[in-house]
Order: sequence, then structure tokens, then C-alpha cells
Amino acid sequence: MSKAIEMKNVTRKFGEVIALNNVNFEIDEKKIVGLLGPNGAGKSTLMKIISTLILPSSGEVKAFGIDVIKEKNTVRNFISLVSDYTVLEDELTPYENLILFGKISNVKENLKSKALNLLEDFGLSQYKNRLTKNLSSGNKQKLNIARSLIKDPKLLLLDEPTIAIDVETSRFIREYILDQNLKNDKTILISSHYMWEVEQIASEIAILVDGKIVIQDKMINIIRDFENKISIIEIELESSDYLTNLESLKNEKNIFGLKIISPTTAIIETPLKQNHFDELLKNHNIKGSYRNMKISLEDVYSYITKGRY
Ligand SMILES: Nc1ncnc2c1ncn2[C@@H]1O[C@H](COP(=O)(O)OP(=O)(O)OP(=O)(O)O)[C@@H](O)[C@H]1O
Repeated sequence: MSKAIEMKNVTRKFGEVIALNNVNFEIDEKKIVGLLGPNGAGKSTLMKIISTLILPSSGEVKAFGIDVIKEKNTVRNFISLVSDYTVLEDELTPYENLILFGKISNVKENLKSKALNLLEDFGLSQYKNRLTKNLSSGNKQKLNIARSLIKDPKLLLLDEPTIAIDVETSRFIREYILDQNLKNDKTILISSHYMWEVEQIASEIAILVDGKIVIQDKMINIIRDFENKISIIEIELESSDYLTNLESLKNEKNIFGLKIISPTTAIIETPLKQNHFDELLKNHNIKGSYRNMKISLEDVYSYITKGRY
């Protein structure tokens, strides 16, 4: 399978700040990859480098085999980045915005019909002649995504595309993105702080922490791998008399998390296997029953971003 993105040993510094630290990152053609990471992890920097908006301090970046540093004009023909919608021209109509971006992107054939079709697809035809500044934020973001598609890019980079967008519009955007991948073979990299969003559409997940890609794999492999490392346990105490004993588990080094959710129930995160966990409960004189819960992407994310990986 050929690579849509190949980053080798990419570092990007902003003065003293190391936004990306020797990153190696690849995406296969036609995949949807979800990029997760805490605020300031370097997600936007990574996307800006791939889309030629900024240069890396060192390292190599290729998109579909083409060097994004040496041949940025070629690469710009087939990559679009969607970040916030401030890139739109407020004083133009949605239609005029699409035409403008089409011209900037050198779209020569059928620009007008492409613009009209995109307005139709995104449910924006009724606002065709309204000034963009008077659209709702959800519609501005739809227009922003439509703008990114006017040049029919092979690679779409979406930097938090549904931030501050209502439920219906976010769902529409997710479905549209999926459709673009399925029907039009687009490769998509999407960053988000919403785990469920990424879970729903991405075939692979990459987690960036402090400028480094800590993990990148299929969701199913990530979960399987973590099931061998940690257990999330729901414990039900025989009575609330054991609550103080339960709380004393917080001081144990193998208890990574303990959340009391009622006087008799708690959720525990631990790498201990069943027999050792049983022993620990016995040592702390804790009586009750427990069950292993399904590990979610959020559990994995929290484990990684707390530096336990
Ligand atoms: N133009 C810049 N000048 C100085 N520092 C910058 C610049 N752009 C990014 N940084 C710094 O680089 C680091 C990575 O920022 P980046 O915006 O890539 O993170 P992010 O993962 O996208 O964060 P968020 O989730 O908050 O959007 C941060 O410490 C940020 O302050």
C-alpha cells in the first residue's frame, strides 16, 4: 500500500518550545487516521507542516511520495487543511468564497458547478447570497469544509473540525467525511478532543504527547494491547463500612486510579491480575464483589497522557 504521508525525524521548534520532537509518522493512502493529544501536544503544528504552511526545523516530509518542503506548490494542489473558519472572507457570500478559493487553488474546470454542488451537499444553497459573516458558526464550518473540497484534494487534514458545533451539524460533518473517504478515496487525518468522534470514523488512531507520537495503530489492536496492561474494575462493597478501607487503596503503587461513585461503588484502574488484586483487597480488609469493565479509548488515552505508557 502506498503512503499518503511520510514524516521522518521531524522536529519543529518555536524558539525554546519544541512543538514536535523527532516525529516519525506515516499514513497509508485512503485511510482515516484520528490524531489525539492534549492541548499543546503539537497536533496543529504537525498538520501545518504537512500542508506546507510552516516548515519543520529538521526532518523529511513527503505527501504521496512528493517532498512537501521542496515541492510545496505541487503538494498544495492535492492537500487541503481545515482549521478554524476565520480563513473565510466575511464580506463575501458562501458562493463567492467557494469561487475565490477555487481560483486560488487553480481549479479550471467547472468551478461554478462545483461550487453550487458543494453548497447543495452542505445544505447551504439557501444562504448562497447571504454574507458569510451573517452565517451561524455551524454553517461557517460547513462552508469551511466545502471550501477545502473545491479543489478535490486527495489528502484532507481536519484540525478539530467539530469544535463548538452542535450535535446535528457535527454528525453531518462526520458522515460527510466518511463518505468522502468511502466514495472518493480521500485520505483523511482528523484531530479532535472528542474520543467518541474519532472512534466513530477513524480506522487508525495516533496519540501525540509532548511533541512525540506515542502510539499509532488500529483501534482494535490498541484496546487489545491495553487489556493486557490495565484493568478497569467496578467494585461493589458489601457495605459502606468498607469505604475507608477502599480509600486506603489510593496509596498503593499499583492502583493507578480510584474513583468513588457512591458509598458502596468505585471504579479502579490497576495493572494487577486477578489473584494479586484479590490479595490486595484481602490485605486491606475490603469485602465486596467486582467485575472487569470494557476498556475504552478514553481509558487508553488517559493512561498514555498521564505518562504511564
Ligand atoms: N507560532 C507559534 N509560536 C510559538 N509557539 C507556538 C506557535 N505555534 C505553536 N506553538 C507552541 O507549540 C506547541 C504545540 O502547539 P500546537 O498548536 O501544535 O498544539 P495542539 O496539539 O494543536 O494544541 P491544541 O489541542 O490546544 O490545539 C505549544 O506549546 C504551542 O504553544
